[in-house]
Amino acid sequence: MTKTADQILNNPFLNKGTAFTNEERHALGLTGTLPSKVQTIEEQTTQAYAQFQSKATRLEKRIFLMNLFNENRTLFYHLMDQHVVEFMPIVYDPVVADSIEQYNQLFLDPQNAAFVSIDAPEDIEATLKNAADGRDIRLVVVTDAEGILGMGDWGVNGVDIAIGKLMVYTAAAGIDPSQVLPVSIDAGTNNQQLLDDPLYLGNRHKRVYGDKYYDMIDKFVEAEQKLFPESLLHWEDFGRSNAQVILDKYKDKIATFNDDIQGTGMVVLAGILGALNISKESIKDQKILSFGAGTAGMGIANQIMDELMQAGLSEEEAKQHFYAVDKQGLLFDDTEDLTPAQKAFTRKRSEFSNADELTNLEAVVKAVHPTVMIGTSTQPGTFTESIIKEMAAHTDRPIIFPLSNPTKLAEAKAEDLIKWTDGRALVATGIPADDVEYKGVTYQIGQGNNALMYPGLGFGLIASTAKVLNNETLSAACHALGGIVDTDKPGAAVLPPVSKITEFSQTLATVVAQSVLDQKLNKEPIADAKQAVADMKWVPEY
Ligand SMILES: NC(=O)c1ccc[n+]([C@@H]2O[C@H](COP(=O)([O-])OP(=O)(O)OC[C@H]3O[C@@H](n4cnc5c(N)ncnc54)[C@H](O)[C@@H]3O)[C@@H](O)[C@H]2O)c1
Ligand SMILES: O=C(O)C[C@H](O)C(=O)O
Ligand SMILES: [Mn+2]
Repeated sequence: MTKTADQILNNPFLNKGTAFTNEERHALGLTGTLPSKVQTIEEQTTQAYAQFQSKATRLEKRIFLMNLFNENRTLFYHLMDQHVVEFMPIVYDPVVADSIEQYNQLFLDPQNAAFVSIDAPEDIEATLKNAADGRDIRLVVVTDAEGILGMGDWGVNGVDIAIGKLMVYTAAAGIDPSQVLPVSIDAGTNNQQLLDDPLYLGNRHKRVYGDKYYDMIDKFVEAEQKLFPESLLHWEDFGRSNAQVILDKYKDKIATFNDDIQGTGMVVLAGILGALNISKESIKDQKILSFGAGTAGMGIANQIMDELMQAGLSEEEAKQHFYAVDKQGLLFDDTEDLTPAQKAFTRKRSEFSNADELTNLEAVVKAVHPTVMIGTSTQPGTFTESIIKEMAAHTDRPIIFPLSNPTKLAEAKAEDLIKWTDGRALVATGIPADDVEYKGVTYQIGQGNNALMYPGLGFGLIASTAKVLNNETLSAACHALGGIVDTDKPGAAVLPPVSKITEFSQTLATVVAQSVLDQKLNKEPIADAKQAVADMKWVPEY
């Protein structure tokens, strides 16, 4: 069916704005609908960047970019390609957090997302179909927004994280933006501020749990697989009680992963491997303390556990390397209210003379002397000077990753960690951190954010038409970034810089695709992993 001028100019997947050539204007019925000058994409990009720079605040910059995204995807990604380090924190974490908190007030456009409602399960298939609008969807990012970053329940507002994650996929790995679908699952919200807000745009009732919720998830997965059989399904920011349950239910049946569990596990293991490259230590000699033993904390522990077992340790031996600390303090086998994931990482009270006192981080650090400390607790400032100094007194190169997002929730600032340890700490943070100058050395801080991993992981799975994602592929991906970091330079980061994200996402995607092919887990015949990844890469040009 031929589209009208209006339908073309208002479709972000088709629109080129002033860059439509005269031939295209004639052929498409656009004659006279645009000013006469035909611009190049470079001219448009320069003009758009100048406008971006004129915006005073980061939120205004974001709104400008989102408008451009809604108007013209190719131009948006052409621009982002040139400014990826500058744009990442604006379209993604941390500024995405502000847009989620203010979603109702700022609402402009549904941004081609699908809005699934628990109150209308019979509409799920139509919802996905309408939002996809005939596009060949290969990647779905879905959130129910119960655990948005560390900010808790944000109901339908959370759709912005699905959109933000997909923007990073295209910018980093090159997935065609017309082949992606962000999905909001609106299961209600327990956020009273939203329920009381007359502007709230989601279902105005408490969050639904249990059978009704899982039935709806089942219907969603069924419709998603039926409509988009070649797609990868990425789960984001589900609550602690559902995330692992959902992953376990589908992970052996379809191409799927949970970013907070697996993507985070990957980036942390890659960061630890990078840190150990610098300190020339072995992973087998590390004592790992997870502070915040939730979705991310336990995903990280499982990924490191897998690594230790590959290094030759038995499951029992590997477990001895972990100390999980949550609200209750150090988790013991008799601690109440353990989650299923936590149960695998508990300790015995008999191991400690003062077990009953190990109810806070400081006491645990004193008793355990960890060499690696990972924060996924959502509790800001909890890696205090005295805790860090205590840790650093017992290890030469403490590995410290305060990963809670957004900025206001981080367990510590990179700069403080470097100072408190006199430059010895090997640090990665959840959001981008500036270099730290300390005693004549420039310390680069790795961004321990799953955004370094999930675009390459997902792209490799899609390009190789993977049936499922298993531990072998995850492990191969964790090792793929080794060698990219210059570990001999004083102050070197433990992870590669975001400025190289497009480069290493390709490397990662190729390693992932190769692993899929090696295990014969591909749905379609594929001769060469590298070629399949290169062929799939979309380039933002008209
Ligand atoms: N950098 C990254 O790539 C990345 C990835 C995933 C999650 N995160 C961050 O990690 C944090 C947790 O995310 P999640 O998905 O695991 O959430 P979650 O709710 O599943 O886990 C948080 C855990 O912290 C625990 N906790 C709360 N208060 C605590 C306290 N005072 N002391 C100790 N533990 C406490 C909770 O009981 C829970 O088990 C968030 O801030 C999120 O942004 C970062
Ligand atoms: O979204 C991010 O920045 C990382 C992670 O998925 C999180 O939930 O914090
Ligand atoms: Mn997340």
